[in-house]
Amino acid sequence: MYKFEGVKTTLGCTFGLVICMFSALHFQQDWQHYAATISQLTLPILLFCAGFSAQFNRSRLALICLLWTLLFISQSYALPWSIWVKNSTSWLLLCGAITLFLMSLMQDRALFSRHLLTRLAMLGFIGLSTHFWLSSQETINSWLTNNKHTNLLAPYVTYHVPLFLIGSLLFWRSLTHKCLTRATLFSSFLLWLALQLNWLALPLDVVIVIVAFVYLLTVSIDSYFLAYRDDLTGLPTRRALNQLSLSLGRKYTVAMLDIDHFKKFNDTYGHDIGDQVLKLVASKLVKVKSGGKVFRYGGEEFTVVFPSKTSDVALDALEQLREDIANYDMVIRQQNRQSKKSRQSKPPSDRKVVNVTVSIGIASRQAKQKFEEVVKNADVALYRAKKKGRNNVSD
Ligand SMILES: Nc1nc2c(ncn2[C@@H]2O[C@H](COP(=O)(O)OP(=O)(O)OP(=O)(O)O)[C@@H](O)[C@H]2O)c(=O)[nH]1
Repeated sequence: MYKFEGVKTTLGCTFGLVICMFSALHFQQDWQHYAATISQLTLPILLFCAGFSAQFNRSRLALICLLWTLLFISQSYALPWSIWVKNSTSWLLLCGAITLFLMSLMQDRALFSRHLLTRLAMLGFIGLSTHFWLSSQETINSWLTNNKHTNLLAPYVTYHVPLFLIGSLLFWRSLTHKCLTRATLFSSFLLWLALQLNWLALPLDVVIVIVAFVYLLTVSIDSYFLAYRDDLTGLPTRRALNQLSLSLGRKYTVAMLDIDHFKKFNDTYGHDIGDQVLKLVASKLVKVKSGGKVFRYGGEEFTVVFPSKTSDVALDALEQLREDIANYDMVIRQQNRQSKKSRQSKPPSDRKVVNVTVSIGIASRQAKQKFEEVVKNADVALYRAKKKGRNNVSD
């Protein structure tokens, strides 16, 4: 799965949502004439968002959209349970927060599958246990107050402690799991707090419309990365390379790069370690100088494009890159990852250090040449580099 950068994604998502809310507040005069239209559109937008998320296999966001739908219709229409929902703000606050946390623990499995039943059962369990928690507050509080070690905690135990814990865990998961959906879940949690604690002077339908657009954006960005980023290395794929080729000027250089004897490497160390090496090589490639853009062409082959650069400039950058990779001691993780301390205490033989080399072929665009022809020439040059004994750059 393509990994998003945890800190940037979490901050970006949260910041984006705050900006949306702030703008909605600031420009109230502009949209308030359309309040009735917004209210009418809320349900279709939410249902569209749920369907869109489910279609793109983001079932957690789809389920959350359905829960927002339930909240919206409970508050907007006179349903048998509407009054109960309106009077159960504490229950709603905790239930919503726990549900978001639960979603951050789950995987995106198909919405309409047997997992839906498990999820619904879990939601039911959250509802009941929250109800039980709130109804036993008097007993818990009096017990905590009577105990001299815990009496200071008593006023905070009902909401503050659970919400703080849930918020911290969601934040932590958002930072460490490098997944856009988890970052969106964290920002949804902040929004949920703001909404339920009346920090936001915005009507529910406006908040929901904004949230739905944030979810749509999340699904779209996620899907874009799925289509254009390689799962294993996180590099742009060949599809992205073809896209770039359409916007290149007349002058550019293309390099094809292949890991030497990778089949032998896989046969010796196994496919999993081969995968780790591909990732490590990719992490070196992205540091290429002179504005080179790196793509995974397929298998153990990569492409570097130098827009507006001649082969001389590219050659220097690629020579440097080849040397860096050849001198790079790659420390390979063992199957069961150990703690940092135990890794350091293990004898060196337990840590696998491997080296690989790469062969590179480069070609610059000549007059009237198409991109495919330049790639083909770079491929021919790569073949020459292999013939020359590998671990070299050929043009
Ligand atoms: N681990 C792993 N191996 C891959 C992946 N994609 C391709 N390979 C392996 O890469 C190897 C490519 O081998 P070859 O094309 O024969 O080339 P080579 O062994 O690198 O030899 P030369 O290119 O001639 O130096 C094959 O064994 C593929 O299975 C991948 O995603 N992960």
